[in-house]
Amino acid sequence: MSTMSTRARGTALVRRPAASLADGIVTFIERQPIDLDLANRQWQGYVAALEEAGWRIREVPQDDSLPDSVFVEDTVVMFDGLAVITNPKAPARNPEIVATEKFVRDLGLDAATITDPATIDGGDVLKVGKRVYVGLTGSTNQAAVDQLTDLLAPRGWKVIAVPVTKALHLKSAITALPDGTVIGYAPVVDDPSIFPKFLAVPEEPGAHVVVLDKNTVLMSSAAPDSATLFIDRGYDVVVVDISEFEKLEGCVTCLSVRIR
Ligand SMILES: CN(C)C(=N)NCCC[C@H](N)C(=O)O
Repeated sequence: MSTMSTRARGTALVRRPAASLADGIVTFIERQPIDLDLANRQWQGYVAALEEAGWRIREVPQDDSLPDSVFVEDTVVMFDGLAVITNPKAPARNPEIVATEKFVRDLGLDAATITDPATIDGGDVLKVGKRVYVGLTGSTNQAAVDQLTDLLAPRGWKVIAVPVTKALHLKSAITALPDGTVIGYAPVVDDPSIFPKFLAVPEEPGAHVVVLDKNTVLMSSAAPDSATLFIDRGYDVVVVDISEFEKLEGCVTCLSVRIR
C-alpha cells in the first residue's frame, strides 16, 4: 500500500476525458465499446491517486472534439524546466498540442517545439536518469530524434533511438522503476539488450509504471503478478483500474505529465 504524503512532489498535468473518448484511435487491438461514465470515474480515481501521493493537479482544459486528448502525455515532455511540445503524426491528435502549449507557457515554463518533418508522441519518450530513450514507431521518426538531440545534448541529456515494431509507443512496451531498471513485457520489446538494466514482467500492463516517488510506483490493476514482483523488490505499489483507457491502448503513464 502507498504512504500518504503531505509535501507536494511536483505538478501533474492531466486532461479530463472528452465526451468523444469512444472514438479514440486503436491500432494494435480490436475496438471495444467504451463506458464513458466508468472512464470518468476511473480518471477521477487516477487523479485522486496522484493527489494522495502528494502531486498538485493542473488540468489542461477539456475538449470534447479531441477523442484522445485524455492521453495528455503525448503532447508534451518535460526535461527539467524545459517543456518540449510534441508534434503528433495522427491528424486527429495533432490539434491536442495547442491547448497544452498555451497551458505550459501560462504556467511560466520554458517551451520548445518539435516541428515538421519531425513527428513525435510523448509516449515514445522514456527518461532514465539523463538518458532519453526515443521509440522509432508509427508515430515518431528519426527527424524527431535529431531535433531532440539538438535541443537536449547541450543540456546534458543523451538521446538514444530505440526501434519499436511490436507496440504502439515505446512506453507501451517499457517504462522504468525508480532505480532505473527498465521494465518491459518481452514479447513486445524489440531489443532488451539496449538497456543497461532490464527486467521482464509477466503481464503487458505490468510494463507501465508512473514513478510517484523514489519508493512508490503507480500501475494498472490489470497486472497483479507484476505488482507482486515490484513489491518483492521493495517498492510500494499503488494500483488503479484504467480498463476503459486500456481499451484505447492507453496506460497509466499516458494520463498525466509529471513536472518535478
Ligand atoms: C504510452 N502510451 C501508450 C501513450 N502515451 N499514449 C496512448 C495513446 C492512445 C491513443 N488511443 C492513440 O492511439 O494515440
